[in-house]
Amino acid sequence: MPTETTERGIILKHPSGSIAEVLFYGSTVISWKVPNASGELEERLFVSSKASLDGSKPVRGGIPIVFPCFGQPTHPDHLKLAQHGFARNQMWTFDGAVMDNQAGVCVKFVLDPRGNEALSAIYTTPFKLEYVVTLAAHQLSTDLHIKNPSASHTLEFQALLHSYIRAPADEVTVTPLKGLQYYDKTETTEEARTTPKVESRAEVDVKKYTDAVYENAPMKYTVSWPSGGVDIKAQNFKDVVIWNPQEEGRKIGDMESDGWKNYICVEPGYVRGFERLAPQKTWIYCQRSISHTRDLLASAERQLRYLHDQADRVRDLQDCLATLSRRIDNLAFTTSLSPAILSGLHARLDDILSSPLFSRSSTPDSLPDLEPSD
Ligand SMILES: O=P(O)(O)OC[C@H]1O[C@@H](O)[C@H](O)[C@@H](O)[C@@H]1O
Repeated sequence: MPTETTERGIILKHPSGSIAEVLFYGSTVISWKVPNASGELEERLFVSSKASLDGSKPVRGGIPIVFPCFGQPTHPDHLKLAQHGFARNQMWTFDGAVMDNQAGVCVKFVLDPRGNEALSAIYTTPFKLEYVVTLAAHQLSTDLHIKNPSASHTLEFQALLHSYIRAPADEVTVTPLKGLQYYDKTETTEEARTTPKVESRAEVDVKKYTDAVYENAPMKYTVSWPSGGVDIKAQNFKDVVIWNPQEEGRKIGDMESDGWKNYICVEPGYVRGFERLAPQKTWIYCQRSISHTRDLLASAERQLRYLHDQADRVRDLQDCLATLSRRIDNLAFTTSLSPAILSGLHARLDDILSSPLFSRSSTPDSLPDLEPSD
């Protein structure tokens, strides 16, 4: 079965072997496993071993959804909300499988505040959220649909996908952020935190405490470390937050003491200023996480190797046929085979040898060099 329903959520399974798990709580993706070069499954997301997965608090890891405010609330509509809003700590409704084929396994979750008294007590602005998660061979798509059902009120919000990517924090880098303006939340004064800096590094690392909000970012990022990587493509999420608390992480109650060493948060979002969604409109914010081309290259290389083996077999067969042709000639010489039978046999062999299967040009002589493509 491409999807499996458990007590806590939905498990997606793609024919390639990749697997993802999404909790009903917060619609939080807590696992995304992809086959690596040798075909074994590798986890691409980090979840703290101390994270609560029982719905008692937002998950420390995976991809929590931040809505309608990022950080502490500042907008008048959000003042009763906790840090990062409420989407990550509500139970969402599973709305079924949207697609299930070779291209992807896709499921939808909905958060509708109607009838949710606890939520209505802290947030009265009409909204509806849909979250569409699609798993393909090497790709996980997480698309947030934000709807404004009001006939008159403009919905003002921030939104972000707080992706914890499993990676060695002392080796991982993110590109291309050079030249972007960013706000450094690790600064100790409000003035310094609100004064923009310009990123000078070609490759941004998190070797020191990092909490940076890049605005008007390229919406296309490469996260690399020596043994792997993830490419992230975003749509409509114009900003990106890079976060790793380093030793500060020890103060986080649901993080194991060295947990910060095993991830980088790369969080596409709309967090500088507020998005304004007109009545009756819907905006869709997308994130595509693509397990690094290295994995794709490994799988392409496996397929090429297979084709190459097949080509070798075709050549062996071709040599056998040539030997057969010579034997027919010898046979004709040593026996009195009639010229008609002989030419019939040769014609048959020529037909086989001239078929596209045996055309030399159709079989590669060597493996082509594979370069990562865009
Ligand atoms: O502890 P929380 O609420 O999950 O937030 C974790 C971090 O989330 C990041 O997005 C913020 O930039 C950080 O400032 C924050 O510390």
